[in-house]
Amino acid sequence: MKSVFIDGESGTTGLQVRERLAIHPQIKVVSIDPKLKRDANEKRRLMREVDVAVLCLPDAAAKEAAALAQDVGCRVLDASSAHRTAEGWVFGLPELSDQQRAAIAGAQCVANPGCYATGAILMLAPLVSAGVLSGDDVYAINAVSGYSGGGKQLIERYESGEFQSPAVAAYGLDFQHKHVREIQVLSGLAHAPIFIPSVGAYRQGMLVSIPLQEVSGEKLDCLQGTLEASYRAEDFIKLQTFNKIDPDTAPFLTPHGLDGSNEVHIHLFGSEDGSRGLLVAKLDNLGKGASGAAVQNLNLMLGLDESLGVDIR
Ligand SMILES: NC(=O)C1=CN([C@@H]2O[C@H](COP(=O)(O)OP(=O)(O)OC[C@H]3O[C@@H](n4cnc5c(N)ncnc54)[C@H](OP(=O)(O)O)[C@@H]3O)[C@@H](O)[C@H]2O)C=CC1
Ligand SMILES: CC(=O)N[C@@H](CCC(=O)OP(=O)(O)O)C(=O)O
Repeated sequence: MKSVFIDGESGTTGLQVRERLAIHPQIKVVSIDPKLKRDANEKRRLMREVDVAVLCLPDAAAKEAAALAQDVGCRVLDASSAHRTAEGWVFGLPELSDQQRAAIAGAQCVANPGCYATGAILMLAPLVSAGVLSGDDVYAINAVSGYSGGGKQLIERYESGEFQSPAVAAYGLDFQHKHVREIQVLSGLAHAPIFIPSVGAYRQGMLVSIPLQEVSGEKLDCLQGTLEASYRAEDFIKLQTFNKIDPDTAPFLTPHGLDGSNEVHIHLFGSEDGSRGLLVAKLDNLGKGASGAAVQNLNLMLGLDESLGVDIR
């Protein structure tokens, strides 16, 4: 039996990691006394005991906790955005390549990807790497997430009834959203994408969309074929039929339907005249966007079956 300490286990991501590990047959959770949850010495003591420390903390606290773990030689999986492009850390997206999966398995420090970034990178990285999309273009990325993506504070704002919450609201309008860097670096882009996220008045689920221009029939075949080849052997990445929307929701493509799942559904759409195209990824921001991915990475780090406990549907 392997053991992990979840620093931040009562937060939104921490709770969901705990929920997944509760059904995990080979990992047990070692909990901190809630009264000592900010005590560095107690954290250090637990980190000495366990196989991996999972950080489900705000960035500043995650940096401090990662330093504690490194002090005592404990392996770390950080769900925050503090270390995603930092030297010495491995980006926790195994579907990027066989080398990435092996690097995660052997790493001392793994950074779990951002939720929006997961969708964007899974679409862009294989297409740019294969030369089907240019790494020199400036891509626009639009996205909508359920409010749980903003953690306890945003959940409280939407659910307390104290505020009148808009049905949907765009943000990141300074072009500085914290996922831009990881999307650029991991997708192999020369330029930062124009990333405009938005938050909707629903709890969970997201869509990440990337418009494309000049996609003739041949190019569309190439896009779909490359994605198909990249993810054919992946359990959690499901390439959808070209130009197809789920009949239950058509003509709408909604962010719903994957709550609790670790899957990402990738869609490709193209206009008949070949002038316009669209890539869309649908995922659960709390699933493959956070806690599902965290448990998948933990499994890899601990040499366990990658799919154990990742899905709580
Ligand atoms: N929600 C999501 O969809 C996603 C979140 N993430 C990332 O995961 C991390 C956690 O996010 P999320 O769960 O949403 O945030 P929450 O605000 O829901 O939870 C954070 C938790 O950390 C605790 N905490 C804060 N500082 C410390 C500290 N110094 N020591 C111990 N515990 C501390 C908080 O305690 P208290 O309750 O007392 O405030 C809280 O329980 C963040 O970095 C976030 O960016 C990543 C992907 C998606
Ligand atoms: C709706 C909402 O607020 N979403 C969060 C992203 C959630 C996520 O992936 O966070 P990390 O990068 O911290 O892992 C945001 O835009 O900041």
